[in-house]
Amino acid sequence: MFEHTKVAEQAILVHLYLSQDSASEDLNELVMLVASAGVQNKAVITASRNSIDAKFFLGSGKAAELAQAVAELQADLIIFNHALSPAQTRNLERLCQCRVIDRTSLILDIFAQRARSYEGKLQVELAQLKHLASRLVRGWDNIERQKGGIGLRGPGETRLETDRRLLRERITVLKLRLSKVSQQREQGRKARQQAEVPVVSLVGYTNAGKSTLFNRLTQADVYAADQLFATLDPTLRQIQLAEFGDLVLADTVGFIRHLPHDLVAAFKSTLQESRDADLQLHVIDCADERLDDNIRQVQLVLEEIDAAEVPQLKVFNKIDQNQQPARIEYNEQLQPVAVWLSARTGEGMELLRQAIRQRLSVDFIRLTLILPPELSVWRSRLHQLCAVQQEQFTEQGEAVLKLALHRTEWARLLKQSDGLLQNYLQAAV
Ligand SMILES: Nc1nc2c(ncn2[C@@H]2O[C@H](COP(=O)(O)OP(=O)(O)OP(=O)(O)O)[C@@H](O)[C@H]2O)c(=O)[nH]1
Ligand SMILES: [Mg+2]
Repeated sequence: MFEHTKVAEQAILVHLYLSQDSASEDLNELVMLVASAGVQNKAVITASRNSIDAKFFLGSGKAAELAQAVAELQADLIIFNHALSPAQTRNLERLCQCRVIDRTSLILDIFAQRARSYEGKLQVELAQLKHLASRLVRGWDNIERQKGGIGLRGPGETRLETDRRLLRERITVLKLRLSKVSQQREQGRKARQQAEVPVVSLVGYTNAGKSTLFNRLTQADVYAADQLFATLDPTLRQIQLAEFGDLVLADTVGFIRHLPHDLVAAFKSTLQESRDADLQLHVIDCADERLDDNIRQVQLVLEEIDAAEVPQLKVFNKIDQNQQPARIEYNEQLQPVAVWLSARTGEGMELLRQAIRQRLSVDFIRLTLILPPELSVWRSRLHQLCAVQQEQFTEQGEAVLKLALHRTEWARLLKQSDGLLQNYLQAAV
């Protein structure tokens, strides 16, 4: 659907050190993003400022310097490592006679290049259109736009941006299609739950090594690369874990700090696998100097998609890079909470399998509930959750339900019923 431009675009990167900006963007990360988008980095211009200039974001002196650099280096594109207002974008484009995009457009473009599945493409297009809708006032003319290129792939080619009404209609269509696809996804998910196969999902910062680990565990051949957002579409595989049995492993899109909000929303259904997983493997690049912040950023996104409650096992990956020993860390209840390993060399993989086994066996519980007819609401609720393995009725009309469900799910039900369900548990034999 998206043509890659033949000749790499030549870009000038702009990064500002803002003194009172606590969440300053990382310049290295921008450089990685640019490379991942297939754009050539011609020069990096940085500046320190106390405040943002209303007209150009940069001061006017720096802006002139930027315009000069564009002319000298014959750049086709300026990429700001910040969010620009539509007016700032327009002013910079006029001054530099060159297209200007921000970090969000760049990320969206990488997503557009990577999306393979129908659902992924719909999600990216939706996010792009929403981003576009917020900046319809921009002044760069459509001739440039038709040529395509970074920040312009996808909806840019259809010139939808010229008409707000069309844009809205398209957004409605996309949302409708997406909801259909997510219904299908939901059915697949239900079927998996019914089959009682626990789902283990891989989450983590982009480039942490999720796909490499996925491949190790499944002996599959999922695209892993030293690129940001190498994976976009979720991939599911069923694997066998010795002494445990089947489980489904899900590889997912990586997270990044300041992930555009619309994008998070657009990917909510894809990330559903993470939310409904029985266990999350939070993969962390332990050789990354920003490891603590990366962990925090992932946690923030997990909260945003309501997946922060899922039991989590931290996987500190890439120990080959800083010569750490492979090991497991346990909490006070002797549950494994973290594993140090290298997905590349395979060191520590057996420890991970052991930890997953332990966590899943502890977190997955089986109960028998004997419910009187007047509590049939809870019976249907349990059916809805696909937690019922077997059902029989006594002569008194009580339903004897054999349940298999996740510990947190059970805890949630108990809370919702104000502890009522506890009274109907069959005493353990
Ligand atoms: N040294 C080392 N490199 C690793 C290890 N695991 C993964 N890598 C490298 O890290 C890079 C990113 O790996 P991926 O598996 O694509 O990472 P990801 O988390 O799936 O990334 P995205 O899909 O982009 O979010 C690749 O170059 C891998 O070869 C490891 O244990 N040690
Ligand atoms: Mg990946």
